[in-house]
Amino acid sequence: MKVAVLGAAGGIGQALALLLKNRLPKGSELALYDIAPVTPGVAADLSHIPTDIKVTGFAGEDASPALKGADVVLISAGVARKPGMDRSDLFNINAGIVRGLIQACADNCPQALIGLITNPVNTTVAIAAEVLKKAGVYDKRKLFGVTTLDVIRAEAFVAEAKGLDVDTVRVPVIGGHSGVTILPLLSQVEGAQFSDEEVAALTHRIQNAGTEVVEAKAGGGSATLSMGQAACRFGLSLIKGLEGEDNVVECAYVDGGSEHAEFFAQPVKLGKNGVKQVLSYGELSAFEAKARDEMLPTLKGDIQLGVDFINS
Ligand SMILES: NC(=O)c1ccc[n+]([C@@H]2O[C@H](COP(=O)([O-])OP(=O)(O)OC[C@H]3O[C@@H](n4cnc5c(N)ncnc54)[C@H](O)[C@@H]3O)[C@@H](O)[C@H]2O)c1
Ligand SMILES: O=C(O)C[C@H](O)C(=O)O
Repeated sequence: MKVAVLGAAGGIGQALALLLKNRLPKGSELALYDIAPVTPGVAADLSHIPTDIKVTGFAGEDASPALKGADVVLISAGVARKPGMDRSDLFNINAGIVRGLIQACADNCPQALIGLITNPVNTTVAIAAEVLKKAGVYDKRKLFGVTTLDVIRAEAFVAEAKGLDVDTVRVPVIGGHSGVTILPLLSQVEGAQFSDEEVAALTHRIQNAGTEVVEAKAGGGSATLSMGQAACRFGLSLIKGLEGEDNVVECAYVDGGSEHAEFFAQPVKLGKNGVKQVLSYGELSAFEAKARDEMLPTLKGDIQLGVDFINS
């Protein structure tokens, strides 16, 4: 199994690469790419950890050596927020970066599963889909916006608030990955009851957890360590699916035929070709159904921005 991380010298990329070096299946290859010249050094550093995973590192303008033969590509290349910014403020810089890197994926590893972390995810995934369509290699089962950070945050906050076992608590999060488009389904948490006030407060905290970190880092960037953990969980699930493991389910932002929007985050079962089955997100509470309906204009606008970026 070959996994490529693009943006590997950054805050997320380095945390993710460290986790993958320790947790990928034995015999895997981990290829790191970033425009930053330090990248081969990051690979050299990681290669001194005694696990049976070969690490290579590539810097500069050409991602091809990292991408050739890749089964999974995880992309966190791009700029991060500073206090006072929305994720959408990153569009101007990150849209072009994602366009270039997805074109490189289309050229070098058109069969790979691609997990996009770069913000604004609601829009960058639409950009990626349009680039892949133009290249004639789009397979909607293989493109994912990584929303796992919302899921692990929801699990952490719910377990803490309700005294549940954090290893077993499960909280689906649907919609997208920004503000009101992040919708945790607290009504589906097993073994916990929430008052209306608790639902409102927890939902608000999960939706604004990224901003919580951005403000606490005071200009030093956004979530990197928790995102590294989330991307590692998601990447390992992609690999389990590729290896034929049964019943691998994650929430992800996909082109899954949703009645709500062209891309929508919901639970998906993963398999040998990426998404094996798009799962229903189940019954919603009245609060959740209203929040889902109210997010849709924002989500659709974010998606359209990405489509227009490539096509007009
Ligand atoms: N999906 C999520 O839940 C989530 C969570 C946290 C952060 N993010 C996003 O992830 C992105 C990265 O965050 P970070 O904290 O790692 O930022 P960072 O600045 O620490 O790292 C970004 C890296 O991307 C590299 N880069 C820039 N342009 C590139 C290009 N064209 N090709 C290859 N590499 C390139 C930079 O050299 C840098 O090393 C941001 O857009 C951030 O908003 C998403
Ligand atoms: O909030 C950000 O800008 C980064 C990321 O999307 C997050 O949710 O932490």
